[in-house]
This record gives sequence, structure tokens and C-alpha cells, in this order.
Amino acid sequence: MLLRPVIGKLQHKRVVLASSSPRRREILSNAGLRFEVVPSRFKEKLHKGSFAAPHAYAVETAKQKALEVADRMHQARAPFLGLLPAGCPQVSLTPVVNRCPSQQAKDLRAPDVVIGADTIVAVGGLILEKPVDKQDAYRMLSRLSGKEHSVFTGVAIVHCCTRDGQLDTEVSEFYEETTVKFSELSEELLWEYIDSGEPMDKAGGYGIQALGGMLVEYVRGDFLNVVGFPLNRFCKELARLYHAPRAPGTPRPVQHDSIPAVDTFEDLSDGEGGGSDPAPASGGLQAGGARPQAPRTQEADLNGVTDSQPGLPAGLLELMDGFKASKVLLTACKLQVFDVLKDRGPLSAMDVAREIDASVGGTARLLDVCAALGLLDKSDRGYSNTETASLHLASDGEQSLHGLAAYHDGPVWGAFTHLGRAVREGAAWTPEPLLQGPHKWSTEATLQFMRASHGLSKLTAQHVATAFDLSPFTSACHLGGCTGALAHKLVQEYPRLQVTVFDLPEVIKLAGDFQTDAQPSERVHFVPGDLSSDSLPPADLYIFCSLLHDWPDDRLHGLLSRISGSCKPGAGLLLAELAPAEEEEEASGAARRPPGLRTRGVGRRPRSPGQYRRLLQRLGFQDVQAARAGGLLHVVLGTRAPP
Ligand SMILES: Cc1cn([C@@H]2O[C@H](COP(=O)(O)OP(=O)(O)OP(=O)(O)O)[C@@H](O)[C@H]2O)c(=O)[nH]c1=O
Repeated sequence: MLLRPVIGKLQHKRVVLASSSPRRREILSNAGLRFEVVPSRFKEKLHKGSFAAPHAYAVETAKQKALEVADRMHQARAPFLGLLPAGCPQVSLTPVVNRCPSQQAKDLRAPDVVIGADTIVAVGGLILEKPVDKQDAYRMLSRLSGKEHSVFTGVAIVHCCTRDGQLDTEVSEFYEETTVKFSELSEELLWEYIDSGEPMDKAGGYGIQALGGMLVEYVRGDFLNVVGFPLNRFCKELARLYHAPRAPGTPRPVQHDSIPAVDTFEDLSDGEGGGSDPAPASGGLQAGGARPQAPRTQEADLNGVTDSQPGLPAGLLELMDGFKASKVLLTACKLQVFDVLKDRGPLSAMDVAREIDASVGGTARLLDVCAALGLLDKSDRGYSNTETASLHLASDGEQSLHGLAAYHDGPVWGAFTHLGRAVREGAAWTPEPLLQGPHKWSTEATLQFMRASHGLSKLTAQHVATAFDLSPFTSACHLGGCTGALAHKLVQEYPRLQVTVFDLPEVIKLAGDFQTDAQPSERVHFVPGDLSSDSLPPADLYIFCSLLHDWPDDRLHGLLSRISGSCKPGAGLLLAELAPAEEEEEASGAARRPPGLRTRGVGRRPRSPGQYRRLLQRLGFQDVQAARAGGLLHVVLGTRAPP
């Protein structure tokens, strides 16, 4: 087979895609490449004026994205080696598609190949990247209206190897250009498209693969290049890099496959799926920046892993091991490590140990592991919080998830510790207090649950409130609205809106203890009641947020049909629920999701927006639309049709 060997050249290497783009991930997965995703933290801020042509900018950005990840992974590797219990062999784990970042950090092997890419749109000498807001999207799309433009994707393939503890890299880079012509776009069409939310994470402000396809008159060149990754050119590049010339007279292996030959990939059929090294530098590899270069000669350079080795059950080992990373994060939160380092780092392990009243050795180890997990930065001057840690893991701040971490470390951890018992007895996999219902909880248990929910709501409220224009509604009811975080955001966003927060009496009683950055408002009312038995407060918009995703179908249908029955024609139902992981990993890549929110692996698989849409339509809602909120939730809005 002629296709497989192209990608097969990378089969036994640890390949990392340094990108958060879900499109790149999909294109490469569909091609059969096994890889991990580690989004780059390189800020796309190179000075555009210093590049002779737009493609040079895209290539350099792609290279810097990949090198940043290669460097970070190389550095993250060391502390984990120290974590191994004495006598534990330093296993080399084989790459697995789509590993989460915390798992990646635990892999004891540095990456062999890191792939970076950058897509830009060029029109009239201007480089367009992702729009920063709707106005920016408008400016970009009006510039493209009725004209041809070029889409360039720069790609860097960085080969890494470690010599005497130092990272050596060799970079192969290229770009692909595709010409796209847009129709004339009316103002109305432009705004409708912008309001769909699609432009925001896409270069030039459009997605040719989705709604944006309707704007396009023609495409000249590689379509996938526009979507974000020039697969064909990439395969040719692999063919060039890994081409091992046959000894004269050696017969070409016979191919028996029905897939027609792709002539330019033929070189690769020599070693059936096997991995020769990339061709030597003369074959096109270029030095990676100012880094020390070493000639690449043998597969052994890549951490001694050769293509002929059988794969180890890396996924299994990681599943067995995964709880350790969670426990490290939860423990560091509990010990207030991220509070100590917030605004004060870098601090030495000794300083942190003193502040958290812990042993120096133990603290140093914990800090090292946090650094390896990407939660802390470590430098010669000590440890400091990453932006994510300061934002989400310190206990103060609008976007703090400290309460959620405490909830996971406490009741959730406890429930999972006794999972065997729950399975034997047929009990739910839920913290014990929740099983009994809040009326049986202690006040502290209720508060702990509310703190977790409050943190998540504050984090997502803005996204949920603005996923659609809700200004036509004058009254809303947030069912299961807990502390009112979303309600306050809604009244802040919509000056005419009154919002009722409906939740269990035990919850409503304590809701006043919680505050958000939004001003307390008289337009937010709290009403105690039970969703399953009490009648619902009247409203022309009902809202659920992060409540229904793991409800069984029959319970969900029962509740929603009751709501549908009590809605007047024209009333709205808005569901903001967890997106299925593979869809979410898009807007974010797993890594962009804050640590601690990766709870989707257990429990019911979240429903897709399509499933919610069909359900709402069946229940008498019309004009059902879906949007994405913050890469974590899907928001679906429907309007009750006249009977
Ligand atoms: C023109 C066009 C672009 N895109 C997406 O635009 C992003 C470009 O931005 P980037 O900076 O190259 O990548 P990113 O998304 O920021 O990810 P990262 O690699 O982490 O920088 C990529 O996503 C592409 O798919 C589409 O999905 N469809 C299209 O028609």
C-alpha cells in the first residue's frame, strides 16, 4: 500500500501536534497519524513588517510554535524521572492519539517529532489572523468580499533528540498557498455569519469547511490548506525526509493494494510502514533557530526507539496512572501553593515550604511535578504560577476553580475511593451527601458543593449569556441556578431582563453567601423549589446550565416536555451543557481546558448539539440554534412554536 507508509514513517515515534486547532487535529487523525496534542504557548506576535512575504511570517510562526512545545516538553521531562519509585524501570511509552496534557507531561520520553502550523489569510498586502472581536471579523470579511485572497499555511516539522541532556532540533519547514474567491457579501449576510460565532477562532474570520463555505465562489489549490493543514504537501515532505534510497538492484517490494498509487509518495513504499530516519540535512532539513545542531544519523538519536519495536499499552498505563496527576493538582490547591505564588513568584521551594508549613523536600517535589504538569513555571530563580494557575487555581479571583478542586479532593475523591462498593451495591457514583439529596446534607457539605458550582458558573457565565442575543426576552428563570452567578451576569448583559433563580430551599438559603463581580441586582430573585415536583416560576425564557448532561434520557425528556407544556408560544428554552470531549477539544484542545475540568471520561457521554436540537424540535420548539460557549459548553436555544 502506498498511502500508509507515508504516515507509517512516524508510526513508532512520539509525534506531537503543537496546535490547539481542532481542524488540524482532525485532518491528521483522519490520515491515520498517531499523535498527541500539546498546544503551543508561543504568542503569535512576530513583527509582520519584518517579513518579505506573508508566507515567511506563517512559516516562522509555525516554527516558533513547534519549537516552544519541543522545549517545554524537553524541560518537563526531567522532574518526572525523579518521581519514579526506586527500581521502577524507565519505560518508554509509545505515542497515543489525543492524550491530555497532564498525561503528556507524565510521559517519560521527550517527543521525537513536533509539528507546528500557522494559517493566515493575505489580501492586498495585509495579513489577517483570527479576529479579536466581532467588529474585527466584520472588517476582515468586508475586505474579502467580492475578491480573491490567498490562504497560506506554514508548517514546521521539528525533529528532536536529546544529547547529554540537551535538546537538539532540526527543522523542516514549508508552506502552501491556496487562492479563494468570495462572493459579494451583503451587510446582512456578513452580520448573520459573524453572529453565528464561527469566524472567531479562524484566520480571516471564516471557516470554509462550515457555514463559511457558502461565502466562497471558488478555490484554487489545496482545500485542506485553507482549513488549516496542507496534508498533501505534508505527506510529500515526509516522503522527501524519510526517503531511504534503495541499493541498486534491490527489488522494489510488491504492492498488492487496490488503492491507486500516489506517484509522489512512491519513495515511501520501500520500507513497508517502517521508519527510516529523515534524510540527512542535505536532503532539506534546516537548522532550528540558534539551537545547537547535531547531525542526524541514526534512529537511536530519537531516544533509542526504533520503528521495529512493538507498541506498549501506553493508554492503559496512563489510565492506571492518571489519578496521580489529579491528586498532585488537588493537593497543591489544598496546600495553597498557587495562592502563595500568585503575584509573588518566583520563589524557591524553601520559601514556599515555609509559607505552606510543609517539609522542604516534599514541597520541592510537589513543585517540580506541578511544573511538569504545566501548572507552574520553573526557572533558575524558582517557581512561579503559570497564567492558568493564577487565574483558576488560586483561591481568589473571578475565575477561580479552587472550590471545584476542593470538591473533587473531598467528596468526589471519597466517592471514587469506594467505587467498588458502589458497583457491588448498585449505587450511583456520586459523593454520598449528594445521594441523599441536599435536604440531608450538612450545611458544610452543601456549601462545598455550591462553591464548586459557583466557580464553574462564574467561569462560563459570560459565554453562556452572550452565546445568543437574549434581549427580546424580559423574564428568565434559571432552573437549578444555585448561587445566581449566571443570573447576575444575565442582568448585567440585558438591562430589561428580570431573572429568577430556582433551586432547592437548602441551596437558596445559602445563596446569599456568594458574590460575583457583577453588582447585586434587584432584577435577580431567588425562589426555592424542587424541579421534579413543584410548579415552575413563570418566565418567557427557561435556562439550564451544566445540569442535564448526565441525566438519563427518560428523565431529561420528562422534564423538558413538562417545561414545553408550560411555555407560551414564543417562549425560549436555553440549554448550556457540556460538549462531548472530542468536539470541545477543538476550540480549546484539551490543554486549553482548565485543569480539573476533565471529568468527561466517567459518566454519561455528553449529548451533541444535534441531539439536543432534535429533542427540542420533538418537544415543540422551533428555530433551534446551537453555539459553542468557551470551548467547554454547547448552548442550544429554541422557541416554543404555537400549538
Ligand atoms: C481560513 C480558515 C481558517 N481556519 C482555522 O483558522 C485557524 C488559524 O489560526 P492559527 O493561528 O493558524 O491556529 P490556531 O487555531 O490558533 O491553533 P494553534 O496551532 O494552536 O496556533 C486554524 O485553527 C484553522 O483551522 C479554519 O478552520 N477554516 C478556514 O477556512
